[in-house]
Amino acid sequence: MAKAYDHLFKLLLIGDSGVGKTCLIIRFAEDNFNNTYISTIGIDFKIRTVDIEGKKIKLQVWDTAGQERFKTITTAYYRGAMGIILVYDITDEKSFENIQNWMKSIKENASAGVERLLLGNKCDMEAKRKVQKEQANKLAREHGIRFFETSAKSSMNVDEAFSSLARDILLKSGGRRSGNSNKPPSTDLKTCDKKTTTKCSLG
Ligand SMILES: Nc1nc2c(ncn2[C@@H]2O[C@H](COP(=O)(O)OP(=O)(O)OP(=O)(O)O)[C@@H](O)[C@H]2O)c(=O)[nH]1
Repeated sequence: MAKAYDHLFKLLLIGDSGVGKTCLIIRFAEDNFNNTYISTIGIDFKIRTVDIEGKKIKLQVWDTAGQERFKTITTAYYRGAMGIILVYDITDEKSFENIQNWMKSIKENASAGVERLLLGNKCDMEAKRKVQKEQANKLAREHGIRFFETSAKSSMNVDEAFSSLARDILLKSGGRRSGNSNKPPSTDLKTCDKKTTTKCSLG
């Protein structure tokens, strides 16, 4: 039987407890949202296949528990991820400050060359905003990664964020494809870590 997809990309969401990681995944995979908060225990995943650059990309999106007590379990999953999404809550300054620690955790536990993406979630709660967009833009620039403000509640930028990460992984691994792509490398590929070469295993 023919494969239902061209590539399988494993993505991982990390960030403080309560920032909305589970909700972002549910919005992306099932187009649903629930206000009830049930903290993730350990790790879980959902799947959605998207079309990017004419390729069917199956995204296996892993959800990690933000609570410190699950750290040993969750960091064990970093290594298999081709893309890691760092999430903070725009209404919670501490969750933004902690992004530096999550970055450190990626450095210590993930594969070299993993694609990263920064998300400021709950942007529907403008009245309670504590983290300015410019602060996050600056942080993202410092790390050479892309940044989006999202809302799992309103669905703002959710598809765009996941697709953008998938596209970056696809482009970065372009050299390992069949070679029939006539697309030049994107000039705004800010997510490439210049020091490392990617080791994505596709399919
Ligand atoms: N207003 C608003 N609320 C949100 C949004 N995303 C999530 N929430 C709420 O924030 C709470 C926490 O969401 P979760 O997705 O469970 O958070 P989490 O990051 O997975 O938390 P852990 O599993 O503990 O790591 C829930 O009450 C959600 O309804 C959003 O975009 N806007």
